Amino acid sequence: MASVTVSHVTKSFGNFPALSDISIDFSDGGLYSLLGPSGSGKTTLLRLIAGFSFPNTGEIHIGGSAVERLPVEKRNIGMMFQNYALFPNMSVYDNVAFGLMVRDTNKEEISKRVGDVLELVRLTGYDRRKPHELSGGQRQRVALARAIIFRPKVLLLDEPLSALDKALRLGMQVELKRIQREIGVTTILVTHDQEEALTLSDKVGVLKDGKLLQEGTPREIYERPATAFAASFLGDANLFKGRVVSGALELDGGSCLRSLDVLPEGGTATCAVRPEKISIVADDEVLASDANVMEARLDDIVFAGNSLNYLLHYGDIPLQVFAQNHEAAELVPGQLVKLAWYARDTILVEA
Ligand SMILES: Nc1ncnc2c1ncn2[C@@H]1O[C@H](COP(=O)(O)OP(=O)(O)OP(=O)(O)O)[C@@H](O)[C@H]1O
Repeated sequence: MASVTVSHVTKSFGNFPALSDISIDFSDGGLYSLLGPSGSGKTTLLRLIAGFSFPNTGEIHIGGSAVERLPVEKRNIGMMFQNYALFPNMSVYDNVAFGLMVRDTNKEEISKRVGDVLELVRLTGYDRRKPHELSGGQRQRVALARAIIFRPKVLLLDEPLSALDKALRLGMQVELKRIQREIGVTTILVTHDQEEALTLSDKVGVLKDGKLLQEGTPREIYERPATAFAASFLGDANLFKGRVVSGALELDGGSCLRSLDVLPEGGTATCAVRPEKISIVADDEVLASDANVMEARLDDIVFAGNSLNYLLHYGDIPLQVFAQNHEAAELVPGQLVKLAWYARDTILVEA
């Protein structure tokens, strides 16, 4: 186990800055997700940590030692990528043992370590099978066993579950978290799947255009997104842009929104409100004294199984409201509805 520290790292390809001045502490034994849209620099950062390429400037420390000029094989890192390739003609046992065999580890030691790691990934008894005799999730677990059999100090995972279908992916997320906790290895996960980042991580870093926009626990980023981008990328968000008048956000159309955040007086500001924080209320419903209230036009109701998603608009601002399925009100598209939410759920973000 070891912490990984990236300090002021930049990486350019020609004139193109793929990473600009990135500093992140990946704490010892934690699971940190790098989240961001395609091209934001996630894989580039992972490759620098692994040692597949070197930064232009900045430092990378693993367990306190500078590694940014060390080759891959000197860094003691386990890796699992989306296109993990198992050797198709080799058994599960040989696939997992391969790395130890080429390092001349003795047979008894190999047998013990393979047995232990197969037990950890719940594949005891599968050692004689070939990859084509396994399910997708089982193959993924063999790949994971192969990545951790060296007892690496750090585990790097690049979109490890994206090839799996949804049900399998959810199951593997739980497995991955359990295994990661059990061996306590510092893990860095690259994903563009926000749900995966929220469920799995101790900490999330949001990247965009090669810059680290925000980092924090999943809850911190979800509840307190710093930017409109982070609010929309991690979860769904309603964004209100308006003028700040007497501490409230005045929208085109007349509604005034209150927030517990200090809005910049006299200027414009943008606030985000999560769709599940908004309720559709009856005209005579008694509301908190600082509630925000607005009338919006209902465009559509989308049935999503356990929830109902109301699509609305206020002026030209598109809005979403998520409600539990049992709360279904008798509403029809085209009608005006009254929305209400707490001032505390109106979060000031950078536009
Ligand atoms: N070897 C390279 N040569 C030139 N440009 C590169 C190279 N590798 C990456 N890039 C560019 O750097 C940027 C960041 O790429 P990177 O693969 O890190 O993004 P990413 O966030 O992992 O994206 P994705 O989610 O699509 O994998 C992209 O614009 C990409 O085109």
